[in-house]
Amino acid sequence: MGQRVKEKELKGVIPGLLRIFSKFSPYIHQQKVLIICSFLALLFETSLRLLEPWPLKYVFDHILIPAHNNSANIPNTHGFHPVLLLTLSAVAIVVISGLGSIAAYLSTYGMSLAVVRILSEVRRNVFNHLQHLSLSFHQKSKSGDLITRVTADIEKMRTVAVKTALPLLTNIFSMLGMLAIMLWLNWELALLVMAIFPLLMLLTSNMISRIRKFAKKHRDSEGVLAATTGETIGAIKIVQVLSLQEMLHNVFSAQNQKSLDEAIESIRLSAALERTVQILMAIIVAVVLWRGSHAVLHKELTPGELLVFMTYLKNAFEPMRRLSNQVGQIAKATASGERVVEVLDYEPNVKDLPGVKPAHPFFGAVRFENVAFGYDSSEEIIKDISFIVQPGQQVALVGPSGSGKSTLLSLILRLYDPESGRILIDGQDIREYTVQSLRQQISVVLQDSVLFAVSVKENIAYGKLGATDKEVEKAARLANAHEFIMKLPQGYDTILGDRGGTISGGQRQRIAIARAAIRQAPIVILDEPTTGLDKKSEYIVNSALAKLTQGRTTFVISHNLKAVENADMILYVEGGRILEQGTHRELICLGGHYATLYRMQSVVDIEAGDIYAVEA
Ligand SMILES: Nc1ncnc2c1ncn2[C@@H]1O[C@H](COP(=O)(O)OP(=O)(O)OP(=O)(O)O)[C@@H](O)[C@H]1O
Repeated sequence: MGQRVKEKELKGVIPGLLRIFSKFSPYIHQQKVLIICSFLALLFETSLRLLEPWPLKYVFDHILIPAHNNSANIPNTHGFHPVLLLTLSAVAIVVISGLGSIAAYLSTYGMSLAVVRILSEVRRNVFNHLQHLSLSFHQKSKSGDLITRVTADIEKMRTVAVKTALPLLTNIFSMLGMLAIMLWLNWELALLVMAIFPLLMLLTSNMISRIRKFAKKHRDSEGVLAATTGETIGAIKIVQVLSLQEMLHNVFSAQNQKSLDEAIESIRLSAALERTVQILMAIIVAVVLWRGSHAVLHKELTPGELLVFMTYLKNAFEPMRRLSNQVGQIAKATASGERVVEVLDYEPNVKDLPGVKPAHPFFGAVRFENVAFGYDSSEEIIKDISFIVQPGQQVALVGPSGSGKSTLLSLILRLYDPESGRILIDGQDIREYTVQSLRQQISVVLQDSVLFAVSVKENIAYGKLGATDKEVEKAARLANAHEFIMKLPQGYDTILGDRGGTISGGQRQRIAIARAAIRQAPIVILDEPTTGLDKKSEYIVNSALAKLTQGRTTFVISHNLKAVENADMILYVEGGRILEQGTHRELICLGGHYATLYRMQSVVDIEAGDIYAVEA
């Protein structure tokens, strides 16, 4: 593990960038016209930048210096009057600068537009990809960290691409152009400058890789911070009930300090890098001035050409000084980009097999054939399970906690795929249907139904996208929810709190039942839907559930055996196996585990009834 981390840290910025570019290439391809046009504008801008010192050279070499050497007689250059040439040179400076600005505007605007479009497409895809990643991935990931990858990491890439990478690209092109012209003017002097660049790169590369390492650590720490915050706020009720505030505050403080230390280290390294480059650049300028002046004195170079040389160096100096900072920023953005690519690289475990078709409307016949499954390969949670359910039958799953009942039902929904064996609906393996068409025909009500922070109407309509108001109300009436919804401040338009926190548990369940009912799905899964409700709420929810499940193949998990004794088939599950199977009457006659559990519950119920009677 340690070795793997080390290897990851050693990877440089360039391989990271290549990975990001290859992953984003489909989105880059979509913007190719805009990118090519902006690139041409950038090349034009670069050429104009290179032209900038040339009017000055012309004025020095052909007007000022000859005039200075021969002050009595102003020379007539190329048959034109010097004042005319001076005016033309001055106009040329303005024209070159003006055209250069227009080209810079077009290239910056075009490239920025392309970057923004590419990254918004990436963000859309990361979000979509996350939604399709298997439950097993999400159960292992920290939600806050994933949120940071979709938001802050992509934002970092956008800012750096627009504000840093584009100017850097322009600078690299102008520096290459400057070097070519310097070589043409005086190759010896140009080679001197070029010899110093590799030294500069060598000295800075180590620092750059350290900056990238700390930036990646810092972004990961930010992800951990976001995860802790998200987890704490998401579970604020239990945090307050258990008085965990101080403990969590300490955990957060330690993580915050770690993140701060890493941020400071990366800032310190960036600043050190910038200063190193500044000193090296000053040495280059001094050497070129010294050697260039010698060349002028030996008539190997004109003073105007030395002026062009020095102007190029000065022009290159600023970008070079900023280069270190820019590369540092790019290293940070690369770390962010790699975090985004990491998410995109995850393959969903459950996905449509090639060539599968959407399912036909189900009759609801379900068959398990020697199904086995484990969350990790070392331990089987479901072991060789087989049973057959006819359309419209009510099946109850009972048994001790942790015996695998919920896991078994999650296999019907393809939240996970079995390791061996198969599950058939209407005689066909469920892996031969598209995942979406399978899930669309199954309604689910869980123990603690999660509602969204949108209106009651939208929450119900999420069960069937595009449902009409009439359908929503019909489902709510079936779920015994219409009356209480009408009493809410804005009725069906009332916006619920986060996770439906502003209404009671029983009300939440009834909205969840309405959401399940609106689907009119042929198969219904109920995973302890009345647990935690008081007797009155339980009664109302149960009567809604009876209407929901009528005539549909239903799987219900319940710890209350009395609630499921009328089921067509009861499966007693223990240790991931079906130990007993039959109707209530058959299982009682069998006198096995189910009968024992039923008797125990009856005794507890009678005792509880006595207690209630005494209290009453
Ligand atoms: N996402 C998961 N990753 C790893 N193990 C899991 C996961 N979910 C459940 N398990 C384990 O699988 C086993 C079966 O869990 P499951 O929730 O299916 O049991 P259950 O019979 O429905 O329990 P209960 O009646 O308490 O809801 C348990 O040992 C549980 O710890």
